Amino acid sequence: MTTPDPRVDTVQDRPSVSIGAPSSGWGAVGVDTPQAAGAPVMDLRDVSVFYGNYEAVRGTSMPIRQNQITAMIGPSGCGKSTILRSLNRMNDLVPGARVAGKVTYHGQDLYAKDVDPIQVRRRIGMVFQKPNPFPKSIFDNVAYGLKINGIKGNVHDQVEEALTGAALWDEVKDKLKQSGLSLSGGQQQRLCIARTIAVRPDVILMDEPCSALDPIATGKIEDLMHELAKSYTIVIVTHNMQQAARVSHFTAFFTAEVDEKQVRHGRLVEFSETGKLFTNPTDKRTEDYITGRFG
Ligand SMILES: Nc1ncnc2c1ncn2[C@@H]1O[C@H](COP(=O)(O)OP(=O)(O)OP(=O)(O)O)[C@@H](O)[C@H]1O
Repeated sequence: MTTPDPRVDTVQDRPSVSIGAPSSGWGAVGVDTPQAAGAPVMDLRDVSVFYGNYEAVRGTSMPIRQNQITAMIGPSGCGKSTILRSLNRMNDLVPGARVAGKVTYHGQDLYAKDVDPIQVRRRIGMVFQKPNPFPKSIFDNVAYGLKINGIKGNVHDQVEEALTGAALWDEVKDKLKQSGLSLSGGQQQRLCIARTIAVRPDVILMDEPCSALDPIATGKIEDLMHELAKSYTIVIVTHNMQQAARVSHFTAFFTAEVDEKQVRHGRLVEFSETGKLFTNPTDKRTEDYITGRFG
């Protein structure tokens, strides 16, 4: 991609709802600091992730750029989800998991002792593979996050704004009291996206968000991702190479390599602009994967 992408905008487009961020400490990081689109929001330096003694992913270095969609692709078990979870400290919740190397967010060490993982997960939200609405009303699914995060303001307006931002408002505005579980799979996933954006994250991590959806629902989420990238930075793990090619600006290709002790470790093979990675990859392993010769 050599010409500016019209989809890419700056954080000036960020919705204006106040999130009541603390004036100091982790919660204040980067919130009111508009940067040029494409500047790195996060950076991984030589990141390895262990489950107990097993080094699942080894030595990953890559930037996550502002208002860009970064896709992570590669064969099963190469560590895409593991790296994704290291970006908002979700691995902290896995017993025995440990992250080595450095993950920075707006230049700050995400794993520093004084960093609150709860604040991290508010700034860096996550959407999971399987839509997981709470067994609550559509309205409460979105309002709940506002409440537990102590976000002030008109709850109804903020719920409407989040549902509109997730391209769901028109479909649910007349049934806000119905259970979130009564929606279709694609609507449930958009409800989960609404729930995520309601608390004004900076970065949204998506772990195969369309794998449980049909092609029409998938198309809607992909369109939505383009819209969301105007206001948020997005990282998506996908098994679907066409999806990575369609939605992302940058792509990271991972594979699993077997070491001298016959142990498999995930490795980042190539990171580049999506257009380049899919048309002119630098590494033979990337070329073999995207042309279907392995994986
Ligand atoms: N909680 C865990 N405990 C132990 N090992 C784990 C855990 N989660 C993942 N692993 C291992 O880490 C490696 C990377 O797994 P991960 O799920 O990150 O890969 P992936 O590329 O996302 O795979 P897939 O595309 O199949 O979802 C695998 O060998 C997996 O078995």
